[in-house]
Amino acid sequence: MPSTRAPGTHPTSRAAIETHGLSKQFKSVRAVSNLSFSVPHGSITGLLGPNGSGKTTALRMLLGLVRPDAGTSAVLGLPFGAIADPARAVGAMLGSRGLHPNRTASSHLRVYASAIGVPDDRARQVLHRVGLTDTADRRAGTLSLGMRRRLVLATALLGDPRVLVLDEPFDGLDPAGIAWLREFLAGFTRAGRTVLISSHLLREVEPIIDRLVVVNQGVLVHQGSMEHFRARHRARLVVACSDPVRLATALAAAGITDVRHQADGKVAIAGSDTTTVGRIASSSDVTVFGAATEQTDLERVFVAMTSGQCADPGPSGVEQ
Ligand SMILES: Nc1ncnc2c1ncn2[C@@H]1O[C@H](COP(=O)(O)OP(=O)(O)OP(=O)(O)O)[C@@H](O)[C@H]1O
Repeated sequence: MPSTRAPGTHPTSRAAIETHGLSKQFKSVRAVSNLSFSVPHGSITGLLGPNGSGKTTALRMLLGLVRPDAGTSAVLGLPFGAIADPARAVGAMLGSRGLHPNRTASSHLRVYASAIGVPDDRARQVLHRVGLTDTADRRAGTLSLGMRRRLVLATALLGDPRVLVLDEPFDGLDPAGIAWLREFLAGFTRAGRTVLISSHLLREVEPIIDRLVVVNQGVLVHQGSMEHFRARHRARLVVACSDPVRLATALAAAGITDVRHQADGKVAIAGSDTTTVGRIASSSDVTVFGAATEQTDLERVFVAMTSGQCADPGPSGVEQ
């Protein structure tokens, strides 16, 4: 069986990407501070944070483009600089600046193919993979933003990498482009590969990520699975009743323990439904005046987290 391992990497490492204590200061700006996070093999992990929160700097340190003041990082078990054949290990998409405006899409790809030692035919394959076959002979300067993004993605795919690192890849894409990229990335990881994707909007990446790493002002404020994040902030049944404490006690006795007492006297209950709560209330002589289901807007939770208002990010803000 052919090896799927990129040369010079350690695919048995626990995570596809790991950073430990990464820090970077630009003059008076502390861009990244003691940042440690991990990206499991086969995951799509979102690196999320508002503008200027240090996402690009963190990715650039990971890829050996910026030297950290402190800390270490590894891709497939090795520091980026120690990977023997980096283009086969990791493909990166950090903006569209590497495109020469007068060079056609296919000649751009052939230049990069030659630089990393893959056959010219690979250029045609990756153009097809990103849906740019008909654009092969157009100059990069004449391409739309969405097409340029696809071309940069095609460049990242030339080495058939195990890991993709994408900085704000949805920026400027139209809805069709967003849907296409989401589908592409889901397919990429279905083949067991890994994606780290940065964004300042949770809703942009929420449908596809299975793990999130949230940074604010260069500092980690949360990391964990989307499953855990959704469960923590799942929809709640908000109940107005005659005796909130008695209702909470009765619910707990029935195994419903995710119950919060709100400032307005109502009780917010997760993991149950109106019928069950009504039955438990009635059997413990509590009168229910009204009940309504409240959906959680995860984007609002994320914004609160990154503006320091999150009441409940977890015990240390970190869930492994
Ligand atoms: N080369 C540099 N020289 C000086 N300051 C820099 C440099 N690169 C980044 N910074 C600063 O570091 C901070 C973090 O920037 P960074 O680009 O990493 O954030 P970001 O989260 O990627 O932001 P955005 O979402 O706007 O792209 C910002 O204050 C930025 O101005």
